[in-house]
Amino acid sequence: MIEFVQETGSTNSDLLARLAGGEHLHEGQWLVADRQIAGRGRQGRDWFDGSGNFMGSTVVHCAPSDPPAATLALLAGLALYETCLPLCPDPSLLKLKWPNDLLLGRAKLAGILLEAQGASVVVGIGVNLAAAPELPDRATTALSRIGPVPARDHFAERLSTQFATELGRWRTYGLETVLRRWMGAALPLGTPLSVHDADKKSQTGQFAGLAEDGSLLLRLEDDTIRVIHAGDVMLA
Ligand SMILES: O=C(O)CCCC[C@@H]1SC[C@@H]2NC(=O)N[C@@H]21
Repeated sequence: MIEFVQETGSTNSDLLARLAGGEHLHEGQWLVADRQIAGRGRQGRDWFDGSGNFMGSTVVHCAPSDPPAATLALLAGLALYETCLPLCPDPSLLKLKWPNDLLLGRAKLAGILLEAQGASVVVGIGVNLAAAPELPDRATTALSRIGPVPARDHFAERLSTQFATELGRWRTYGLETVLRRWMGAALPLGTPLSVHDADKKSQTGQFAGLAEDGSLLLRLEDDTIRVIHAGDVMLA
């Protein structure tokens, strides 16, 4: 079920507030906004609310038997990738970048924000369907730059269906299958990356795949492999 609203602060904040207020949110329920006046991205950044873009959130209630909650970002990335694929004249341009981004070429097309409340995780997704912001520190793009602007409501239906499919696979087949499929949609191995951790320290290296738990593997200059559990990753 998708609930569409014209304007809100942030669809993630709304679902977190509903959970905090004791409301039971069903998995498969989505909140999608035309405008977000306080949309949030990762690392405390703002999220651009371009008219015609997709901005929506859903909830996953994690069970002890589920794979680690953080890997919902990889599952959401796959759902995004599969939904955007038919909209790209050149699908080879579409690539997942760890942990939460979908790129078109070298520019960011979509992002994912996970926010937990107890065992429930709100998964927020923003996709530049119609418009992309000009940002000083990273390249961004929109699907409208490579084809007709996708209809937001139809996109929302397709994404929610694909997300439900990926969630079922995550639970049924486990993380290994998700990781294998994610790697099939990811930037090529050896892609130069720079990683900024929570203390804003940065290190550069090459993309060397994913660890068993979904962490990033970064090959450093001396050929050692560093396991990155969290951070902001940019193309170097
Ligand atoms: O790449 C990122 O930094 C994550 C962006 C997540 C944006 C979406 S838009 C819908 C939901 N509501 C928010 O406030 N943020 C997420």
